[in-house]
This record gives sequence, structure tokens and C-alpha cells, in this order.
Amino acid sequence: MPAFENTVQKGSDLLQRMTKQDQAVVAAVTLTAVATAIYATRAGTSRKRKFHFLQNLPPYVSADTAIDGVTYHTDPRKWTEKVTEQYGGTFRTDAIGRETIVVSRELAREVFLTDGLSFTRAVEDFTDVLGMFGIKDRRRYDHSGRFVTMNLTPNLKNFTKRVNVQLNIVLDRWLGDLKEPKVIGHLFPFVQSMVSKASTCIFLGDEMCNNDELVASCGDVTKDVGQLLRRNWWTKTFPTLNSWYQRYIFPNTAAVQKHRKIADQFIAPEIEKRLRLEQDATWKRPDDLLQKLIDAHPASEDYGVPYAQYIINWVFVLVFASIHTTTDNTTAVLYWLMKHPEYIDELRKEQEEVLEQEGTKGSDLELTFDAVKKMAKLDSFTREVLRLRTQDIMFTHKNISNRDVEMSNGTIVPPGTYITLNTWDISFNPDLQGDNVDDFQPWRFLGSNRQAVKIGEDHLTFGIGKHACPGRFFAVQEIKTIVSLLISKYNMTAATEITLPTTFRSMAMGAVKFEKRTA
Ligand code: HEM
Repeated sequence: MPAFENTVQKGSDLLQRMTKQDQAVVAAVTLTAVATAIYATRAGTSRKRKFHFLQNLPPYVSADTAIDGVTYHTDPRKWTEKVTEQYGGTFRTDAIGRETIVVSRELAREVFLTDGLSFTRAVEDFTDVLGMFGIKDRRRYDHSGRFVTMNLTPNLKNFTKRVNVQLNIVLDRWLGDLKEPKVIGHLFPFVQSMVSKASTCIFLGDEMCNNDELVASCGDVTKDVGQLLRRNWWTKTFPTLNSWYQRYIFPNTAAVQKHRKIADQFIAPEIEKRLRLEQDATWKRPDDLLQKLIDAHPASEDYGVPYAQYIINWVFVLVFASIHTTTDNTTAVLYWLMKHPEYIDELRKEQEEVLEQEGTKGSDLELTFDAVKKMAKLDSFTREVLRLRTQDIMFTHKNISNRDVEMSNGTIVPPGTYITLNTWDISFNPDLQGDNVDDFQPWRFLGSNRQAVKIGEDHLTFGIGKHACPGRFFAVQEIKTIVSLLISKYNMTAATEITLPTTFRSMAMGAVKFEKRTA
């Protein structure tokens, strides 16, 4: 018997003689050895990259490097500012948890528009929400942008009415008739219940948005799935294992299965019901995105998974893109307002004037689509908050091609590596944003034709280019409607100190007191 086969045979005999516990120990040791080898190889590669003078790479600045007393972790905005002053616009860092090249504002458009550089694929490398939710063949959902542009945005006028009805239901539940003032400890859950109820109404229809379990699931699912990663710190340490784990292990965890089960229980029968009713010529098609998804994807075609599953996956593609992002930004706008309550009166005055002009004052539905659109001060306020939130480095893209991508300033992005935008250089640049960039100036964009939905190199919250967020019209409309409703109905004041976030990834904090407005 040749030596190799001999060794394999001996190994196999040995394994068979072992107890179950011994076999488990051998398996664990082997797995650890493989993982350590992968990690060591990656760490070696990353160390090699740090010899930038040998490879003509930009300088490397670790997130732990203190510059004038600040590290990325203690003050991301200041750190980015200091690094930019010291090293220029282009540098490399590990501040996003993996090594990336960071480039300045001149390259913003190019990063978003260059073929081979992908924002979505970079996001997936860090948090593969769709994969974790068990959506495997994700290229089938690549036309989500087109779907939203064709089916959500053109119907905003009609949808705003229904959004309003749902928002009022949630307000009644949380605040009732407010005989006594009420303090809400953190605004996020309150805002999330409004956004998820309103979005469920538009996505799944008027009937299903009365199902509290389903609405709560749509609200919580993004956070619950995201938290799986945070709880498993080691997935960050071993990036290769991370992707594998996200796709094959997380979909089976209780947190994900809970949301899948709720969707199967409530959405699947509704899809089947609608398919049956399609045969009935007198049936009135519901006006919601679920119906538009069914219409756009004929049940007779093969989608690789059962039809109801496919449509449910689509619903969750939309839920993941919209509910958490809108909640997060609405919460931010409200906290900025609590930090600067001196602007509430001006916003209320604008509201009164617009409602007078629109002739809706005092009616059941005061805040129509047109009324909310006309609130220019509120729009500028919203955009100013979005500017101040994009304050350090963001929008990591990955080179998904198999060749080097050369940027116009000569920076090389090797295949499989990351390039990130220096958003401090964009959001705090006087040429792009005007004077006093460090200050909160809510009317900064008033009368300038730079609305919150107007994307460009000076406003990157929604991306730019062919994949720019198609849901931004709905999102901004929702943010403005929620703020308008709250300031018109309640007197809101800070009940504790309000702290504003220092990075896009962190959140404002503070309790807010609500009192019923009498006038
Ligand atoms: C304030 C809330 C929101 C923020 C900050 C936001 C931000 C973004 C960003 C940065 C992108 C990627 C852009 C790019 O790749 O260049 C994106 C894509 C997308 N967003 Fe939003 N979004 C928000 C709300 C929504 C809403 C309400 C929807 C509605 C369903 C939505 C649907 C989508 C879709 C479908 C895409 C993928 C577009 C494509 O790949 O072509 N988003 N969003």
C-alpha cells in the first residue's frame, strides 16, 4: 500500500477507535487550526499591504492611532478631519473593521459610478442581511430599484393619505388623549412603530397592517438579524468564516426562524388567496406593493423557490431596505429638534401657512402629499440633519472585478479590496455646504433647490448613480409627515439631556416629554 494511503488508513482506524468526545475534540482542534491558518494568512496579507512605500499604496492610519488626542473610536469626525489634514484626502485605514482605501470628495461620483466597484456587495461582506434571512439567489432581486421606482414613487400621493391614517392610530396607542404629560425614554421604538405600521400598510395592504404581530415583525426583523452578528464577535475576527456563517448558519437560528414563521403564517395565505381571486373578473385588485409584486412576477414561472416564498422574500428585500433606515433617520431628525427646540415655532408657523394655502386646515387629513412637499423649512431641517450624520468615512465599495481598478487620481483598488468615501470631506466642506459647516444651521438649504431628496456629490445619504435609493421620496415624505404630525399635536420637550450621535452608526440619546397642545 503506498505511504499516503497507509497513513489515511491508520488515521481512519484511529478515529473509529475513539470515543464520541475524543472525535469532537479532534474536530474542534482541526477547525481551530484551519481558522487560525486563514486568519494568519489574512493578517500577513494586511501587514504586507502596510509597506505602502514598496507598493505605491496610500499611507496607512490605524483607527487606534491617536492624532491630537483623538482616535477613530473616541471621535470619528475629528479623527477623519485630522487624518485628512495630515495625510491628504487619500489614505488607508482599518476604521471600518477591515482594511480600506479612503478617498476624498473629488472621487465621490467616480466611486459610485465605476463598473466593478459595488456598494451592495461591500455591505453584504459586512452584514449580509438577505443571506442571513435565508435569501440565497439574491441576483433574482437585483431589480428592486426599478420595482420601487415604478410602483412606489408614482403612487406617493395616494399612499400619503393611508400613511397618515396609520400614523394617527399609532399615536393614539402610544399617547392617547394625554390628560397627563408622558415621557418616552428613547424615541426609536416609538418612531419604529409608526414607520413599520405605515410601511406595512403600503407594502402589504390595509388589512394586514392591522395585524400587530406582523407589523412588529416587519419593524424588528432588521435589528434582530443584525444583532446576530454583534453577538458573535468571532465572526468579525474571521471574515471568511463570517460570510459562510451568515449564509448557512444564521438562517436557521431562532431569531430568523421566528420572523420567517410569522411571514409564512400571515403573508403566504394572503398570496394564495389573491392568486385564487385573480380568476374572478369582479375582484378589485388591492392597491399595495404585495399585489404589484404578484403582478410583476407571474406565478407560472420558476423562481428557484416556491412561489409564496419568492414573493415573501421580495417583501423582506423591501422591508430591509426601508423600515430601519427610515426609522433611524426620523429618530435623528426628532432628536436634533429636541436639541434645538428654538426652531419648533418656526416650523409650526410654516405648517400653518402651508395648510392655509392648501385649504386642508382643520380637515381630517391636513397633511396631504402636496402640503408636506411644500414645507421647505422642514425639508431643509431634514437635509441638514442628514448632512451632519454623514460625518466621517462611509459608503464602502468593493472591487468585485478580477482586475485592478485605477481611479482618476491614480489610486489603485486591487480586486477584492475596499474603497470608502471620506464623507467628512464632503459634509464639512464650505465649498459644497456653505459657511459655518460645524454648526447646525437648519435653514442652510432653504431657497437653494437642494431638497433632502436631491442627490449629488454634496449629499450622499441616498447614494448616487444608477443604484441611488429609489425609496428616498417615500422616506423623506414619511420623515416630514411624522415630524409635522408630532409638532402639530404635541408640545415636545427634552426630559433629560439630549446627546447627538458622533457617527452614522451610533444613535442620539435622551428622554422626551409629550404634552397635548391646546393651541
Ligand atoms: C432614510 C431612509 C433611507 C436611506 C438613508 C436609504 C439609503 C439607501 C442607500 C445609501 C442605497 C444604496 C445606493 C447605492 O447603491 O448607490 C439605497 C438603495 C436602495 N433603497 Fe434606500 N434608503 C432609505 C429608504 C428606503 C425606502 C423607504 C425604500 C423603499 C422600499 C428604499 C429602497 C431601496 C432600494 C430598493 C435600494 C436598492 C436600489 C438598487 O440597487 O438599484 N430605501 N438606499
